[in-house]
Order: sequence, then structure tokens, then C-alpha cells
Amino acid sequence: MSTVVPKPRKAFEDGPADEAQERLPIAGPAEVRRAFVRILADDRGRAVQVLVLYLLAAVFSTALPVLLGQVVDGIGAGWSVARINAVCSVLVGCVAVQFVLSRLGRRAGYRFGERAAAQLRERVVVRVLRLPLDRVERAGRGDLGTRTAADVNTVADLLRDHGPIVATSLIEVVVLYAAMFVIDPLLGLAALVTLVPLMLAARRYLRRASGAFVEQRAALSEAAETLSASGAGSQTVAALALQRRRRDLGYRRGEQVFGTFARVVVLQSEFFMVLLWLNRIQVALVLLVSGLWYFEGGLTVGAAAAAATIAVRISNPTNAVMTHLGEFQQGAAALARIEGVGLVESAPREAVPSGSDLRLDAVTFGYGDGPDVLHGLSLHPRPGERLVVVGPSGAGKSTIARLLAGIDRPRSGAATLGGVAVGDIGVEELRRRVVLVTQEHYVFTATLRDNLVLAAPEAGDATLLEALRRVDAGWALEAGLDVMLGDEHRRLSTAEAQQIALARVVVADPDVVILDEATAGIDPASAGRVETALAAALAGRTVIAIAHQLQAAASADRIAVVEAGRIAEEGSHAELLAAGGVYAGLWHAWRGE
Ligand SMILES: Nc1ncnc2c1ncn2[C@@H]1O[C@H](COP(=O)(O)OP(=O)(O)OP(=O)(O)O)[C@@H](O)[C@H]1O
Repeated sequence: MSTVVPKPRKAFEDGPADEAQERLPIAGPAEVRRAFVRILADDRGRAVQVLVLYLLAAVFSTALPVLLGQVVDGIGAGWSVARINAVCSVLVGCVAVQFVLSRLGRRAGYRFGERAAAQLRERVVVRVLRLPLDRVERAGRGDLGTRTAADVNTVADLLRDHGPIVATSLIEVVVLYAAMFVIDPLLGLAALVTLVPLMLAARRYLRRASGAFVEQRAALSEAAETLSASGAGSQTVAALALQRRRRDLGYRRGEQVFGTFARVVVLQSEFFMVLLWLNRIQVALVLLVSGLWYFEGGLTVGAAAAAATIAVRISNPTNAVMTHLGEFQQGAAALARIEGVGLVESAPREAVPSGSDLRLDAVTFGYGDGPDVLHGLSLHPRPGERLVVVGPSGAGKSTIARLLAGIDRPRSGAATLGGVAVGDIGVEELRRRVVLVTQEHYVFTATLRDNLVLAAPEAGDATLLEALRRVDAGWALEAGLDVMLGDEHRRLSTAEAQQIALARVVVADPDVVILDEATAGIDPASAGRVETALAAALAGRTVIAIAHQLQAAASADRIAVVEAGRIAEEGSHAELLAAGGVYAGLWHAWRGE
């Protein structure tokens, strides 16, 4: 249900605001290894199939040098043309089989990767949806966005493309080295000489690159955060003339990203240069040893030709493994960030409320490590009443809404629903009973029907149409439930989006509705109409409305006036006016009297 929408940060600060956010954790190597094994194990049948196909393809690929060597020796030994043709036919057959097997392997690998990537995507979404809302807000859009999109794509690329290439190449390398030993152990040893420096160079590269990749992804995520914050807060940026500072911050982030990319490129070029020279040295060594060994009579020309072919061929899969090591590092760094989402500790929410009596008792609360913004505040909306909370800006009205909706937990005191702490109630159970509507509404790219049934999947068309009627959404009734919504289809005005959100509440049918300036984005005339329609739609339910417009307060059953984090006054409109206190002052000021 989209009805719980985090209120944006109060102040759009420059630079430091970005740093002030608390990024989600990053998983350690052991967790990444476990996650990788889990991905393989989840579809082990297909993983084994891929490996077997690649292994067979690699075995058939060694037929080329081995049979070629035999033909060379056979010609020397005076083989008949028919025999040579027969061996060459077998050779061509082996190459064809190898081609088919490696195609099948690549296809199976691709399918495995696609499936694994899809499962990973689902897991990430489920995990993100499970995160406590306050934690999501603190993490920032950039961090979450990068983890759920770019990082998942990086791992998906690894599983689908780079993983299968490395698996094939690795198998091919092993089989080719084995073939070299079978041809002649001395040549096998000569080929292995360069393997030691290669391993050392790869280890050094990986050690240096792994840190660089983590930094690169973090820099990308910071840059995304800065850009998205500047975009989301563009009006505030313009209002406070922060354009230059935001642009400078954007440049700094861009430079950081560039710096990390440059570091990776330097590391890669150094490593690939070493790789190239080791390839050459390996071929030269094998040619040299096989030549000497041939003159010593330990080797036939055919075996030497086969060894030379293998030495040249080994460089291809070796290079493929080495060049894709970076992608493995990138994938591991991305997987570490994805797994990090699951490391956020959230207390289990299993409490079951008995009833829908929602109340705050002597709560104090402050954001992060900041000072208290609510000071021992108590509020007890009576079942079925319409309680309107008013007060000056910054008094703590929205904070009250957040505590009542279980988004934040009080530092002391209690926010309870049906006798249990609101923050301990399972999110689904809580949303069945209490729904918070803010002025930020999200309309999904989907049909109007799908946008509404989010609130209650089992709701039928009649219920949805009735809900639209109740919030006075004539345009939606006209367009019909099958109309596609979203920027690329039917773009909704703020007022229309709000009507969708309010209709969701009617469909969800909760016991308690908290409206945090829910109609603030609608023009006053429409807001009045929607509010009247909504009041009728929500009759019988407990409604707690946070209001800027005192007009909404006049018709409330009860009004609570909040001032500097405390309840200053409570009573009906008439009682508070008669008392001549804070509310009466606000009322007269609002009426311009
Ligand atoms: N996410 C946040 N991080 C830090 N401080 C916050 C945050 N949200 C609100 N505050 C601070 O908490 C105090 C109460 O804010 P709150 O939004 O509850 O007030 P409000 O009465 O709803 O104000 P308004 O009518 O302007 O929406 C303010 O001092 C505000 O700056």
C-alpha cells in the first residue's frame, strides 16, 4: 500500500545533508561467499548442466591439437591418404561437437544467469520492503536506488554473461594444461612456468582492485544521492539560491567517481600488460623446450606441433579468465552491497493488538541524535472521533503522526495500538488497522485498478468504483478502471494523485486513518470538496487529521493544539475559542481578524 509515505526532510541542506545520511551496511567477504553459494545452490540442476556441457566442450576442443599432431606424425610415418582423411574427418567432427556443446553451454549458462538474476532482484525488493521506514529515509534514495538497480544489474551481468565465460574458460584452461602434460610432461612443466608469476600478478591486481571497486560503487552511489537530492529538492534549491553550491557538490561527486574509475583503469592496464607478456613468454618457452626436446629425440614433430598449438590456444581462455576477474570483483562488491540490505537489524514486529485503541502516553522523541522534538506528549484519539491536530510550523504535528503510524518509536513513553507498542506490530497487521496518508503520493505505472487494489488485493471492481465516487474522483470514474496511469500514459495532477491515495484508504478500510496534510497539495476549493467527501467516506472511523488550514479544525469533534512538542490545549472548536488561548489566537489570525 502506498499510503505510508515518508515525509521529506524538513530542511534541504547543502552538502552536509548528504553526508549526514546513514548509508546501509555492506556485507563482509564471508556473507558474499555464502550468498554466491546460495545463488548456485538455488538452481543447482541448471548449474551442474552448464558445467557438464562446458567440460565436454573443453575436452572436445583438445582434439584439434592432439589429432593435428597425430596427422603430422602420420604423414612422416607414411600414413595412407584414406587414413589421414579419416583422422581429419574425426577432427572436424570433434570441432563441430565442441561448437555445439559450447553453444548449448552458453545458452544454459544464460538461462541460469537470467533466472538467478531475477531471483536476486526479487530478494532485494523483498528485503528493501522489509526495512523499517525510518531506516529507508536515513539511507537516502541514492544508496537504495543504486543497490536495487545498478548493483543488481552488475550481479545479473556477472551471472548471465561474465560468469559463464569465466566458467568455460577456466575449464578449457585446465583441460588444455592437462593435454599438454599428456603430450609430454616436460612441455607441461614448461607451460606451467609462467603460471606462478601470472597467479602472483592476478593476486596483486585483485587485492588492489577490490578496494578500488568498492570505492567506485560507493562513489557512484554518493553521486546518485547528490543528483537525486538536488532534483527532488529543486524548488528549495531555487528558493534558497543554492544552485551553485549544489552544482559544485555535484562536480565534486563527479570528480570522485572519475577518480575511482581512473584508478581502476590504471590497475587494469598494468595488469593486462603483464598478462600479455606472460602469454608471449609462455609460447616462447614451450616452442624452445619442444624444439630442444625434439632434437634430443624425446619428441615427435607431431607432438611438438600439438604442444605449440595448445600453447597458443591456452592464452585465449587464460586472458578471458583474467580480463573477467574485474567483473567478478565488481560483482562481489555489488553483491556485498545487496547483501548489506539484509544486515539491517530490525526488531521483530510480532505483537498483535487487541482492538484499535491508538494512543500516545508521555512520549518524548527526537530525530537521530538530535534534541527532543516531543516532550512527554500524550494524545488519546477516541474511537470513532475526528481529532484534528493543529499548531505552528515545526511544533511536532507530523512527528506525532509518524509515532502513531509506527514509523518511528518514542525515546520514552509509549505509542500503543490495542495495548501493544505500535512499533512492535507486524507491518501488514498494523496497516490493516492504521493508515497514514501524507501529501506525497505515488502513482504506479499500472492500471487504475492495480493502483487501487494495492490497498486490498481482494477488493472487487464495485468496491473500487465506490471508493472513487467517495473521494469525488469524477475523472477516474470517467476514465474507467482499465486506464493506464503513470508518466508515459495518463499523467496525473497532484490533486488527482491525492484522490487515488485517498481512494486507496477507503478501499483499505482501516479502523484508524491519519491524514498528515493529506489535501495540502490540492487547490483550496477542491481540497474542501475532497475533505467533505472523505469525511463522509471515513465516517465511523477514528480520523486523526494534521491540519494547516484551520477551516478543517472547525468541524472536528475535538482539536489538539501542539506547541513546541507539547499539547497546549484540547477541546472542541467552541470550547477552545471560548478559552481564548493559543487556538483562539491562531483562529483569529487565520481569519485575519
Ligand atoms: N527528518 C527529520 N530530521 C530531523 N529533524 C526533523 C525531521 N523531521 C522533522 N524534524 C524536526 O522536528 C521538529 C518537528 O517537526 P514536525 O515536522 O513534526 O513539525 P510540524 O508541526 O509537522 O511542522 P509543519 O507544520 O511545518 O509540517 C522540527 O523542529 C523539525 O525541524
